[in-house]
Amino acid sequence: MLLKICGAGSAGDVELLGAAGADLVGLWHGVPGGRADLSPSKLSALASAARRAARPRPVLVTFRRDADGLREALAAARIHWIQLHGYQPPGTVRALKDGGDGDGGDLTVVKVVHLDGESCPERSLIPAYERAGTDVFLVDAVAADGRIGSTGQPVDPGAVLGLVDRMSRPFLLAGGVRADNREEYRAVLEHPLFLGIDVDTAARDADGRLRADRVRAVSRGWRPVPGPEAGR
Ligand SMILES: O=C(O)c1ccccc1N[C@@H]1O[C@H](COP(=O)(O)O)[C@@H](O)[C@H]1O
Repeated sequence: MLLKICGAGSAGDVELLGAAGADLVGLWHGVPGGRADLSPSKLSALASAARRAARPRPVLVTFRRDADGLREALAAARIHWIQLHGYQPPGTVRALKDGGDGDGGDLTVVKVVHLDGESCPERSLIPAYERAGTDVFLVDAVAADGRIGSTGQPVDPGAVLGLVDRMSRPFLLAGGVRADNREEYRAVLEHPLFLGIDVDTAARDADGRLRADRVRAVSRGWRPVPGPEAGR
């Protein structure tokens, strides 16, 4: 099971996340007004920090939809994963995967689909996102005021299952994932396409700083140590 933590703002954050067990780190770029939106040079610096440590692998997280600009940002920072967290159309996925120079096969595209209660605006587009080359879906919540990203708001497990049953690609679960709420999602975890979790709010303290103890708690909560029977 993969553990992704979103929103590193410094090389120290990246190192802390690697040491605490995160597999992937979200680096914000093209998130207007975001508290940790990174300039191109900062994005490159944090991606380098992640490469030096071998883990976590950097993921560019963005609301942007201009594939040319995004490809430039990815190439400059040497990042091979991108999370399209806004309402980008399937055409953005296709343009990224096709790539200007045919290197899209090297890029893992994560497309976020949003759950507003039971309803998902991208639901009917899932086959089109797959045809466009989406590698991984990410199911996240929409806040009551329409905000997306870092809502801290849990998604309904039944609504998640209803959505992922339409998919043939793996998916990550997000939206208010905490150290103590794995049991509520048991059926989601058991889905054959379940790939892992993506966390922001529960990894931070009251001042919004990423905290190693919180990341470790989420990791322990969602990746329990197998009992003596496991593997027999
Ligand atoms: O974390 C953010 O501020 C953010 C900004 C822009 C796009 C995505 C963002 N985070 C994503 O939010 C969800 C989880 O949030 P939470 O655990 O419910 O707070 C996750 O997919 C992050 O990648």
